[in-house]
Amino acid sequence: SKFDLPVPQEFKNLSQNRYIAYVAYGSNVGDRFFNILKAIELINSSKHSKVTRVSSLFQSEPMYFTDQNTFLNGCLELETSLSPHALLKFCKEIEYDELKRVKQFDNGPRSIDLDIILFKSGEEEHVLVNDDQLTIPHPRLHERSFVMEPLCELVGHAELHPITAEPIFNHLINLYAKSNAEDVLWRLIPLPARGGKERFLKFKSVTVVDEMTGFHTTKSVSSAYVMGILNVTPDSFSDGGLLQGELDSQLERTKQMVMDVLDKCESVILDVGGCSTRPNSEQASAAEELNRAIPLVQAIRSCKDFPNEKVFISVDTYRAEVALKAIEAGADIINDISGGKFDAEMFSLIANHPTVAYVLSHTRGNIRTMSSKTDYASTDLTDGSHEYIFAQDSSDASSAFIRTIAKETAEQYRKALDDNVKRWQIIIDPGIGFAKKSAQNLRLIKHVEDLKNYSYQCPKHFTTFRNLPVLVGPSRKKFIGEITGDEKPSDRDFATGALSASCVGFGADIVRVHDAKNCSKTIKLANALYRQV
Ligand SMILES: Nc1nc2ncc(COP(=O)(O)O)nc2c(=O)[nH]1
Ligand SMILES: Nc1nc2ncc(COP(=O)(O)O)nc2c(=O)[nH]1
Repeated sequence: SKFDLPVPQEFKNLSQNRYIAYVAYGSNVGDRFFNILKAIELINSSKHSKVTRVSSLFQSEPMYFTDQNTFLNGCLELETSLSPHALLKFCKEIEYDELKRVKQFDNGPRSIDLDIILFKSGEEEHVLVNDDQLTIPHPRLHERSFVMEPLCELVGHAELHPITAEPIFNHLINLYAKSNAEDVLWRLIPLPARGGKERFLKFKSVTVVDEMTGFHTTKSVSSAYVMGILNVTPDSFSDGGLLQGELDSQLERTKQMVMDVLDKCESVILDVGGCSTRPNSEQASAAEELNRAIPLVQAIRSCKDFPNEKVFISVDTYRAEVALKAIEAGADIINDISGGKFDAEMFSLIANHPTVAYVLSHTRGNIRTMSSKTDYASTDLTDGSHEYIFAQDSSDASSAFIRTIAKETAEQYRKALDDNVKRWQIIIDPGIGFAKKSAQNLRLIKHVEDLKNYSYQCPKHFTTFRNLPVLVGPSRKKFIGEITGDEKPSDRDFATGALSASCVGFGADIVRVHDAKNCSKTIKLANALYRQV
């Protein structure tokens, strides 16, 4: 392709060398998210560069020239054999030749902007450039939250700015401490466009910095979403599939749930499950699961009463084959209680659908054995690795229990990223009731926010949960009944309503409930109480 630029002379003998570049992207014209996906594809289709990692996706208010559309921003890590100037030329060709950027004026609207932020000739050596064409590191890096926030997800908290010799993450925290630079950022989870419209789940958090100690922690400030459970387990002794009558009544039930929740909240996530995942429950076959869940997903998707920008469909499955059929039927989210542990094909399937979201939950063992795997003794760190826990009260947050949950979830998350799942697809879930005893479930709920403030640095890579939304599923679970004395799960809805409000107070971004009608009220109340946006 015309992008296949000749390897510059000075790199001829180094062409086996791979250079690492960090490129910030921004788009606020046209189909913004499509432009970003296209830019990544064009880089990957070259012979000299490959995108190795991608940050979360952000929406940001325009800086400098404010009278323009909001931007989608993020950061790419790429490996290249190009010199900095050749990489700049390559980026310009993508912007202008491929994505038809029309530069009206400085800081003006653009279909895509690819800025080289950092350029390294190896793990440690930064390459500095300062001429009339190109300045590396980017001269305005330290004033741009929409660049530093995504960049820090890739380079880690310890990466020093090559000029100031200060960690870039510190520049970001200082920027937040002295400006509203974080207020302008939303974290986005992209979902499949429908009706030609971009669709996102949106989350906003703020980093609170303690002036005295410099300690900082991040907390959610945007409204939590309601996820209503639609467990589709047929009553009759059919072949495990839904009889037409049952499908009609399921659809009526869904319409009622959508109406109830949208009467209170901006949007609703429907979680369709064709196979119960309660510990020790009998597992339906994949065929039964498909026969139950897929017809309902299709019926919901083709129902005109449900506005696409307010009604999101999740399918609760740990099977890749069910997830694929669910996505083809119109699911926006795959909700996997096993965090990819039960089906080795799941991550690559999710990676093939970069606009489908994925709930990565913590669990241990399998449906039959998980209840016995509740010993969270301290996990020693392997040599050279380091954990960051920016917690409010670091006492219990840094306990072996919380750290072990975070670390085990981070290991699964790392595997997902290694299978090319994008960060922007991931929602994490601590797995309430999965390989946890009752008292542990209560502690877990209290430390939801600390999960988001957990990062794990080991010699080979850096993983952070910063900027990832957290989903919790406390509804009707046994630990509630043990406290309230309600033997029957369906008698636990009142307590679940109260607990859902507490989950929002402790930082949950999505709460998964059976009684969506009443919980949408308690969650709405909790949003008013605990969330500013
Ligand atoms: N929110 C937001 N605001 C912006 N303002 C100006 C520029 C111009 O950037 P340049 O100096 O690299 O051309 N880019 C953005 C952007 O990407 N996001
Ligand atoms: N993400 C997520 N999904 C889940 N699916 C099923 C159950 C089991 O509860 P149910 O069988 O009552 O739905 N719990 C969760 C949960 O806690 N989180």
